[in-house]
Amino acid sequence: MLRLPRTIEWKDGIVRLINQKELPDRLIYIETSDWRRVAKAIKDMEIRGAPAIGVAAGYALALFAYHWRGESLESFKRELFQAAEEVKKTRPTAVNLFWAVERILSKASQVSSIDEARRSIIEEAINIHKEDERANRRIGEIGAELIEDGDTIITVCNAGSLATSYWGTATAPMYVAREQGKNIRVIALETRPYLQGARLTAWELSQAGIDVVIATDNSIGILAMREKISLAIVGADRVTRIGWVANKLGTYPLALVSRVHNIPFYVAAPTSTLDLKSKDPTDFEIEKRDPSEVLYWKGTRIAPEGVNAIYYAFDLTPPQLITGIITEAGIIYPPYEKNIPRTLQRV
Ligand SMILES: CSC[C@H]1O[C@H](OP(=O)(O)O)[C@H](O)[C@@H]1O
Repeated sequence: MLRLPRTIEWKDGIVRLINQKELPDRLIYIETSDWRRVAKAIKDMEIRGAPAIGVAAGYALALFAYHWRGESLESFKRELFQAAEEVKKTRPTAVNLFWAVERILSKASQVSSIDEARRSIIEEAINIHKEDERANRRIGEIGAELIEDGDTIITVCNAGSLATSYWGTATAPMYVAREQGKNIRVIALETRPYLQGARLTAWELSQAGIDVVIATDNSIGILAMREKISLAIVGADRVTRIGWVANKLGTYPLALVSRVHNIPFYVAAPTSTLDLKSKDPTDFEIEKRDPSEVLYWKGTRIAPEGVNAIYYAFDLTPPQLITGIITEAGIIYPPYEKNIPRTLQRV
């Protein structure tokens, strides 16, 4: 039975989320009634991971609605729209954030009173949260069928429970395989500079009693040669309708090495991460973050003074390197342009 802390929770106008920048040293929470504080947590990566970002965005607007004190529905809707614009500016690549905001705004456009708006927005934010957890569990059950007892699985970044409402996407098949009694070993690439793999994936898998080892991002070549890796499972921040995958730095090199060494390379993502409005990787923004996040670690500069850094926070993997996309609706295999169901088109 998986017993991990909940990434984010809503209770009576308060949002409580794990501050992931403090893991693995400390499990501490941010509790707030202020929607702007949740937006800041997304921007500063105190909460991160495409599905978790979508849930947090929904709850940010639910906090706005819960605590708004005004008279006119018109001003409520105008100020809600302004808050939504601020939430959308926090990070550009995870499509879940934009889809969650649009779902909330769509609900708000259908109401005729402030009380109805408040109720409907909070209910929709909770629905987004519950749907994500259900989807991840299904991804786990479907993905676990790809895993055999004794397998070694490699993953990059944290597409774990911490990146979602619960279970994770890439980690969900690992947790379900473990539930089924399969003994697995997971190689978690550390994922510089934020270290989602070394700090977060290693933490949650070890908490769950799964054998996990950390490896440096630049060791994937020798790992593929020497470690008998059974399969690779990674997450995604956005999947276009022809199967281009935006995910954390290191995903593309891992896909290339996996192809050369005949290691099946799966992307695990809920259908809420499929962005059918985008076709090519030029159709959306790849986040570039502050170079100081590369140049410093916990306040210590690791590069010479005067030397700058380039920091793309994601990379892009072409569809031809992807064995299959594990979703809650089943595994989608290439050719993705034909096999990604149009019925999954998001608002
Ligand atoms: C389950 S998707 C998680 C996805 O999000 C991560 O990015 P970040 O930590 O910058 O939010 C990474 O791309 C993961 O694969």
